[in-house]
Amino acid sequence: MDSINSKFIDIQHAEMSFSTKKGIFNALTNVNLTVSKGEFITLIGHSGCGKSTLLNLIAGLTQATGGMLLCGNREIAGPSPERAVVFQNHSLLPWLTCYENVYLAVERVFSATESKAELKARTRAALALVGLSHAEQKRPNEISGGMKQRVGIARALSMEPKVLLMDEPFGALDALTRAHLQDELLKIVAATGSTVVMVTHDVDEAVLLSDRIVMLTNGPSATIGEILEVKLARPRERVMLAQDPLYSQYRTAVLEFLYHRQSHPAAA
Ligand SMILES: Nc1ncnc2c1ncn2[C@@H]1O[C@H](COP(=O)(O)OP(=O)(O)OP(=O)(O)O)[C@@H](O)[C@H]1O
Repeated sequence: MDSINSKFIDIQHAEMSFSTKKGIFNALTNVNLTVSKGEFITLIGHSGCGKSTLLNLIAGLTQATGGMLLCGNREIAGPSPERAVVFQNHSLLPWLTCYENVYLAVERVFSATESKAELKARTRAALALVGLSHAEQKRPNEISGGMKQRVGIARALSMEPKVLLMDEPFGALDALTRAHLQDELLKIVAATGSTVVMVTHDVDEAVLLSDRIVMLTNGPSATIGEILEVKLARPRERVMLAQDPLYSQYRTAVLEFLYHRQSHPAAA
């Protein structure tokens, strides 16, 4: 793999401090991470360690106070449809239908170069990818939480982002819906070859989805404590994996990091 693709996202010595009433709060320090094109990375760590802060830096929603962040060899200077974000709370516009919510994003990215018919086709294709063609004309208050998240994912994917950034996208969902969406995400990512960076609290979710699990130390001044490479073959199937000793080993390694080496700040 050439160096642009193997360092598709390239984070070097990233620092993030916030000015607070009590003074400067250093959230992240010396974060170094490269992500290859097509790789699925999860960020895991205790609450408040800095996972969202790091994701927001990659999204360009906030600017690092030190170090360098590149995507595709270009400095990340602000938000861009190249790096689409899916948040925990779907963030759909309630007065628009599912179709219109996705169309808005498609229009923003492709209207300068494509016809209306092409924009419509893109919108339909994105909704079909997440299995929501039947709900195109529904408004967010008429569909379930899992469906709303799927619209959020469709909206992000419809922009053909180079990177899909997800901040606990399934965190607010019940366990079964969550499992179903994880399976769907695995299929979508296999079909689209997307590069994904996802924040999660869920160890099983991290092992199931990731090529590498990036474990953050507790804050303040959090950094990457360890990176675990997950060498489970794809496609992955949750019921088979549950009996796979390698799966249990990975799971134990993450739990060991979180509960022995980085015990929760409140428990320390
Ligand atoms: N805008 C801000 N101003 C001041 N402090 C902030 C700001 N944003 C985040 N922080 C602090 O930075 C630290 C990291 O926050 P962050 O939201 O990134 O953690 P997290 O790991 O995503 O947490 P959780 O898992 O609970 O969502 C926390 O101590 C938080 O209070």
